[in-house]
Amino acid sequence: MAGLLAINATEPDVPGLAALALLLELDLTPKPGLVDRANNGSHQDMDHALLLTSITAITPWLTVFANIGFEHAHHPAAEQLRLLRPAGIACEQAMFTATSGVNTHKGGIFSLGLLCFAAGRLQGQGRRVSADALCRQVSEICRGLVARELVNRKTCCTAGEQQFRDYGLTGARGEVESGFATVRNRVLPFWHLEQGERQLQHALLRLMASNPDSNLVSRGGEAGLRYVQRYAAMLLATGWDNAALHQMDQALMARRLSPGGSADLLAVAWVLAALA
Ligand SMILES: CC(C)(COP(=O)(O)OP(=O)(O)OC[C@H]1O[C@@H](n2cnc3c(N)ncnc32)[C@H](O[C@H]2O[C@H](COP(=O)(O)OP(=O)(O)OP(=O)(O)O)[C@@H](O)[C@H]2O)[C@@H]1O)[C@@H](O)C(=O)NCCC(=O)NCCS
Ligand SMILES: Nc1ncnc2[nH]cnc12
Repeated sequence: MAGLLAINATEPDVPGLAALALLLELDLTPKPGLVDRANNGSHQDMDHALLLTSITAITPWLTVFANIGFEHAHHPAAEQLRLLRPAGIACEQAMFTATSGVNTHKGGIFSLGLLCFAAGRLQGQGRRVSADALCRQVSEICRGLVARELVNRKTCCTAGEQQFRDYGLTGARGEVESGFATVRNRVLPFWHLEQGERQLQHALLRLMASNPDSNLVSRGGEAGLRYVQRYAAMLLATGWDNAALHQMDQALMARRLSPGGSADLLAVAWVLAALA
């Protein structure tokens, strides 16, 4: 399967960009509530080494997702998620095996996996792989996902499913069905206002200020989500530096709040910014 994706030097290597984005997100420091080079954030069950192990396990699958998209490029978009899901679940299993059962990147696999799949699909259709084209493709592939998987659901076991029922929040599913609208509208237009680590920290603050992160809700309820959104918005309004981010890190750790969904979308934002 690995040889399927024609090595087209003019087309970007989205799986490679996605793997790099996961590493850059992990190493960004300080990163309020999240695992970074300095501490484990609000997590008892994961650290820098475990997340690195998780990224190593996930990385080969990113190319698999792109190859599946390439192989089925001429099948209707509505059929694609069904084709992709088994590989996505297999990748989740590889992550859980590598982490001894800790959920490190379930959301990251979902969002970045769809981006890689969409890149392969565009390449198979002979179309240019741009940030806009990728987001439109992901939205097309995921059309109806929220209605199919969250509305009128009888059983509900995951955080995302619970929160749709309790608060109407659509989580990762809503974000991909919108074609990463939070990233496109709240982050990318401001990407070049900062450089280096500040560019990623600025993007993360913008995500935390607006992303309805299901991890924050599952850990701290709607009050927890609002607390982080308001705190991030205040820093964006008044200005921030590493000392302010370190203080926010301490505040989130004291409340056991972790914006894991925003960490995933930060990696998505970096990939899309690299292609814009
Ligand atoms: C489609 C699914 C992936 C949906 O799963 P679920 O029903 O659980 O839905 P969500 O809760 O909405 O999202 C799951 C993860 O996505 C991240 N996330 C949360 N909010 C958003 C958002 N608004 N936009 C985008 N992404 C979002 C988040 O993942 C990150 O956090 C996790 C680590 O944090 P932690 O708090 O430690 O999480 P837990 O361990 O669960 O809590 P504790 O026990 O520690 O307290 C980590 O996953 C990060 O990535 C959400 O957790 C799924 O149902 C599915 O179908 N999967 C199959 C795969 C597939 O279909 N793939 C296709 C493409 S390859
Ligand atoms: N750096 C990080 N810390 C905690 N959870 C995460 N999920 C994705 N990246 C993460």
